[in-house]
Amino acid sequence: MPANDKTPEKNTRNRASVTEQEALDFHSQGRPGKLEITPTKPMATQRDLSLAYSPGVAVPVLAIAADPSKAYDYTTRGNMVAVISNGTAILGLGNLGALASKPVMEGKSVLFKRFADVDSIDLEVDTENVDEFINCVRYLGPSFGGINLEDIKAPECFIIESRLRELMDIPVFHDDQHGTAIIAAAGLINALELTGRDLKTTKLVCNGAGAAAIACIELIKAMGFNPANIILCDTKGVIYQGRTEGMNQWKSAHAVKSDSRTLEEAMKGADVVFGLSQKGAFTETMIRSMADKPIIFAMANPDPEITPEEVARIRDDAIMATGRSDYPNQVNNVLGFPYIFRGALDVRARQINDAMKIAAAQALADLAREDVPDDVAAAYQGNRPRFGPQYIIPVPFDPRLISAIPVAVARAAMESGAARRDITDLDAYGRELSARRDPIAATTQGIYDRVRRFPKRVVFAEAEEEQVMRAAISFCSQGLGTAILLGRDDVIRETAEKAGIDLERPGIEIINARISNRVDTYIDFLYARLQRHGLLLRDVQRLIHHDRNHFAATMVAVGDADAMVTGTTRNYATALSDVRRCIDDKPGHRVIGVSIVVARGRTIFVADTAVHDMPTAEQIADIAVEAARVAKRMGYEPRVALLAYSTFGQPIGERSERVREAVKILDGRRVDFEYDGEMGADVALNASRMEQYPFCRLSGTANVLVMPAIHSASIATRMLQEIGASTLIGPLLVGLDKSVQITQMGAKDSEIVNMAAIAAYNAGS
Ligand SMILES: NC(=O)C1=CN([C@@H]2O[C@H](COP(=O)(O)OP(=O)(O)OC[C@H]3O[C@@H](n4cnc5c(N)ncnc54)[C@H](OP(=O)(O)O)[C@@H]3O)[C@@H](O)[C@H]2O)C=CC1
Ligand SMILES: CC(=O)C(=O)O
Ligand SMILES: [Mg+2]
Repeated sequence: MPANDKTPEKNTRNRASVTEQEALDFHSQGRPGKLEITPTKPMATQRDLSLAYSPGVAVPVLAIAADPSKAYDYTTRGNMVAVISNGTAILGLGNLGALASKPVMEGKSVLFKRFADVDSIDLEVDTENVDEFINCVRYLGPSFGGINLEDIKAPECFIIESRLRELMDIPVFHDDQHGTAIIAAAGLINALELTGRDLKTTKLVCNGAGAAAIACIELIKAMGFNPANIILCDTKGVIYQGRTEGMNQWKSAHAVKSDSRTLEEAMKGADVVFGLSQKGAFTETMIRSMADKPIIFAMANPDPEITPEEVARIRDDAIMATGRSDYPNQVNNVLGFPYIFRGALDVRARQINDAMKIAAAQALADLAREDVPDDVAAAYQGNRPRFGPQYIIPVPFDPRLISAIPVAVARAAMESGAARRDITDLDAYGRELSARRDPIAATTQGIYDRVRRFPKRVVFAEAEEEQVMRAAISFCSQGLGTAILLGRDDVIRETAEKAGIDLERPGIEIINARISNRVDTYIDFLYARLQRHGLLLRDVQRLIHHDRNHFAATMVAVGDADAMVTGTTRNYATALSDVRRCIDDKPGHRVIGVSIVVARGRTIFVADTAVHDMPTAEQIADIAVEAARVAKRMGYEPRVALLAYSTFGQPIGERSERVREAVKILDGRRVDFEYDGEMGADVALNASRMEQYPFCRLSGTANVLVMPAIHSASIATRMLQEIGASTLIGPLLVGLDKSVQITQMGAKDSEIVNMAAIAAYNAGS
């Protein structure tokens, strides 16, 4: 469990810590756990039921009975993987049992979906008996296209995997072995290149002789590493030829002639060390004794054998990697398993063989050497990494992984005879894969990472509310900056105490508007703005003293804070009008709200969802320009549809006329994005409906929808959210001269912290 950090890590870029409470809340909030199952077919009518179930379902049953390969056409099998564990080696936490492993297995299932659109279910098998475990799994073959074994300890895992591979005709892949080996090999290939070492002469020590370690050693030997140059250690020290204590056949296979008996002795002069053992297993003395430019992969989870900060204190010539996402160079099997299975499933592979593993490792290594293009840079902490000691391997959020690795795996499967189906056009396959994964994940990650690099002072205007306080704490503990809590000191502290929230931490400031020494400055500023807009000095004094939105927005306006977040206790329109009294529109921009709808792998920007009630044609054109800018900044090539209830003139009506007029206005402005309209939402979002209008200028379905009026925008987005069909982010407020975000009333702490991160991001670097 990550530490309940009260002190932010100072030495490491990109360091995000989570508290134990945050981790528990994340798992318990809403529907407990991280997964749910939803149908892919409509179940609305009697006819649907007749097709999905009896009598219709009998038809595919008979088709599959006659030809088993039809299961891939008529069932979920071809895209479904089981993540199976007995909990005997949960991360580096040890044998904590099947039930305790469930959060990790659910996590792996979610990652399959998130990164590679592979459907997955976790299965926890409550036995440590090898035969019982094998018997349980072997009969599950018809349900799945592949089996991902996870967190099963050595040596049982070796027997389990090899027997299941013989018994089943689908890929059986123990991720801790091969997933880890593939990623470690990829990182090693690049680290050797950077330090000018040759595979054949490099000396490597591997601490840990379990599932992950043995597989890593086997893979790098298969790639040409000299077996005599590898020393394996376990809890009893060096595994040398002739050792008898704590041995098994898998360790024996890698025993070498060596005079070293301890890890400390073995590491003297070593070029590379792999840690696949336990937290804290490497000491400073060991690291100091390694060769020049040592390569240190401390891969134990959740805490490495030694931290990058500890290594940096001792020497500055090391290439350092860990299994964690909050340090550079994450060597973790998450980079592999989703994509390896994607490729294997798409060719209906019988197994994942060595050729497929090596192809995956090479593809991963190659990717880190390529230049990072613009649309990928967002995934990289807001900067553009260059192949080097701090970047030997892509990050899991790199959107290129989805096309690079499965293609390499599928090609190797076909060439090595493991595929049951050929993909003839691998380029087209790569393009299709890119469309399968959505860049919003990389984008939101990019927003957080960038803010961590350039932390901001964000004022939380409604800080007396418990959920706002929680969001502020999370903002700080994620390293996003300083959270200014605006409110009455005594009320904030009392509420915090009742809710068990600890406000005594770096990065939290409480400001009470009534006693702030900046009050006069704010009053002067606001009075100068509003005196010719009907407000007397005493009105402005009242606003600054009693209204937190005015106080907070003025703080941001005069530069005492970088950004603000509000909206939890007041409706959007009121909060927005408070803010606009204090902050101007950005010159050349129009203030609008853009909501981001993420559903079924698609991301759609919808505008204006916050400001213009019934926009004129000119305003609709402006909204299109502003919304396209937002989409571009988030890494999308905008395809803007101006929506109406009619499509290209049918049926005619006054409201549609305004939208048609807006299209003409855009024609006159020569904008640099694709747009067209007026059209219905069905035409905008459905390729075959769009084909009926061959003259439509959009090159594909729209990803930016400009609504004809706020009511349609608001109704559509909220309906989608409430029905549960999508995730809704926003509305993001854009077009103001300073950075402000307004949440929905009653927003949860996670939503508020997201908005605060976006506000901080928009405040710039
Ligand atoms: N970054 C990544 O992607 C991955 C990291 N890992 C990490 O690797 C570690 C091992 O996992 P896994 O192989 O699945 O587990 P196993 O239970 O199969 O193996 C654990 C091995 O570590 C050895 N070991 C434990 N503590 C020490 C120590 N202090 N010094 C030397 N050796 C030690 C054990 O020795 P003995 O044989 O004597 O008991 C055993 O050989 C975990 O921390 C896990 O989180 C695992 C998979 C992926
Ligand atoms: C990453 C992983 O699978 C592990 O640490 O066990
Ligand atoms: Mg694991």
